[in-house]
Amino acid sequence: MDEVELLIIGAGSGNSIPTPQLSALSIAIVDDAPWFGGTCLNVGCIPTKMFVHVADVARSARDAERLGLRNVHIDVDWPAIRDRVFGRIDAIAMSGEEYRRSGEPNVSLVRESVRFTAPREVETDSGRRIRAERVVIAAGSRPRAHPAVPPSPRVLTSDEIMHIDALPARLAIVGGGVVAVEFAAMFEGLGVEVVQIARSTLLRDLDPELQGRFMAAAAASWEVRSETNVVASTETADGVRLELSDGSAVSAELVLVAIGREPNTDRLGTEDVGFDHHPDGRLVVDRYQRVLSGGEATAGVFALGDIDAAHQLKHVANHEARVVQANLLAGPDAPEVKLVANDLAPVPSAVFSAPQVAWFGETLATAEQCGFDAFEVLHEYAWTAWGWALEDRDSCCKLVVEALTGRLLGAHIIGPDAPVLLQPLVLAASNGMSVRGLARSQYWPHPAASEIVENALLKAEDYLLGAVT
Ligand SMILES: Cc1cc2nc3c(=O)[nH]c(=O)nc-3n(C[C@H](O)[C@H](O)[C@H](O)COP(=O)(O)OP(=O)(O)OC[C@H]3O[C@@H](n4cnc5c(N)ncnc54)[C@H](O)[C@@H]3O)c2cc1C
Ligand SMILES: NC(=O)c1ccc[n+]([C@@H]2O[C@H](COP(=O)([O-])OP(=O)(O)OC[C@H]3O[C@@H](n4cnc5c(N)ncnc54)[C@H](O)[C@@H]3O)[C@@H](O)[C@H]2O)c1
Repeated sequence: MDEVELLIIGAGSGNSIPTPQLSALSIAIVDDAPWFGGTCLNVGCIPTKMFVHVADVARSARDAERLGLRNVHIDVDWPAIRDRVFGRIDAIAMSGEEYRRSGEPNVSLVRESVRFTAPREVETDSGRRIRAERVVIAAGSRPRAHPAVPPSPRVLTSDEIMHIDALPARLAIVGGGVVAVEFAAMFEGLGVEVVQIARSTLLRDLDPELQGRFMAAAAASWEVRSETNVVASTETADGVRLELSDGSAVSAELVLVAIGREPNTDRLGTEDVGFDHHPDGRLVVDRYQRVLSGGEATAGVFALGDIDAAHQLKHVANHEARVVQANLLAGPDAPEVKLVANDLAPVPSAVFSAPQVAWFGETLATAEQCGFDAFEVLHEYAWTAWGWALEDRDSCCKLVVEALTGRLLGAHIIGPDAPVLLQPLVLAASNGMSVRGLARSQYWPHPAASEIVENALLKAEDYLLGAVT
């Protein structure tokens, strides 16, 4: 039995826990992925956005005629694009692994799968047992399998599709969520014919106005089969044929299945040792990120990231890692008053599709369902000078505001740079600021895109003053 003071399961966001501040502890990190550094670095946020940027550049070139640029021509060299992306990422992952293997005397790296045998004890696939004083469960999530579309060399998930040898002529994407729409835009931007199959609408949780605009934009760029699902799939000589529940069929050279991600709790056997779980399989944690067993904090066991979080987002995993690290530093016997609570709100989301979308908080409908007396204002990009420069017709910023206090309850942006434009609104909402005076209390560089947000805030203020209804 190996004994350590701290066991970290998962080297994604968990890998940020061992810093020099924890150098007095003996630490074991276990991870079983074929890559090092977790989902975000290797098969998630970072490579996808590197490809999305290339697709955006290609799309801009195709769109150039609209702005009076003639004869712009591009050739897509997929192997060069792919190798540039992974040339950068793989080097970072490999040096990160090397550092964890040999960089610090107090840290050891175990490259195996583990299962819990007791709340602070695990066994690896090869039978090695590790007992720890404290445990951090950061084992993330994995792509959900589709019952009617089994994996094959032509049916891939987000873990594999970025490594393909050649672009397919036609790609079918099953799913209507974030991964699906980001890959749809990415491959469409690179010239692939894309057909997306969604059992409801695309990005179904968006504000309805933005959702309508997103659906219209997507349908103008790639084929969208919504409100239908795959009921059977067959491999053909040159691809895959998908039978859909509406009676139609889709054929494609390659299929991407992107229908959500399952927390890895089943692979860890966390139910066997009595930890509490949400109905979707995530671990239940308290506000200090301590894992609960029978509703009570389990001594010395913390979780972070996709394995417990309601939002499967890297910025959420990073914040939870900071909370866990602070609570580890507080010491094994620290009383609750000495612990740091995870109480950051609201959580922003950003979708890097075409168009981009970013939002946080309530829509008008959900605000009213929560009992708020709320109103919304909308500002089109096209009403600002930057919107004229972009020749934009479809993008907007919407704010949902509490009438009594002027507090921002939600913000929803669709269009170029939506994630960046959202951030001043996240700042205001996170600090409970009223929209009253917010726009007028600072300069907004003219004619930058941020004027879209400034004008939305001015409109909300006018609404509060009764000048607009
Ligand atoms: C295609 C894609 C794009 C994304 N884009 C974004 C984005 O733009 N922005 C954003 O905020 N989020 C994005 N995400 C989500 C983001 O990647 C995740 O929320 C984040 O990486 C979760 O980090 P984590 O540390 O919880 O888990 P991970 O990084 O997945 O780390 C968990 C590790 O634990 C290991 N593990 C699991 N079980 C065991 C076991 N039994 N034994 C040993 N090791 C085990 C796994 O191998 C893995 O390496 C994206 C996700 C995907 C799939
Ligand atoms: N830009 C970003 O921040 C970003 C990018 C990619 C992924 N992510 C994170 O990764 C997570 C996973 O993304 P995702 O797109 O796989 O999941 P998702 O939860 O966003 O979407 C899942 C989609 O699959 C559909 N679906 C679920 N089960 C199905 C079934 N049996 N048959 C057909 N359709 C089914 C759902 O209706 C939904 O449209 C997201 O929750 C997101 O937080 C974030």
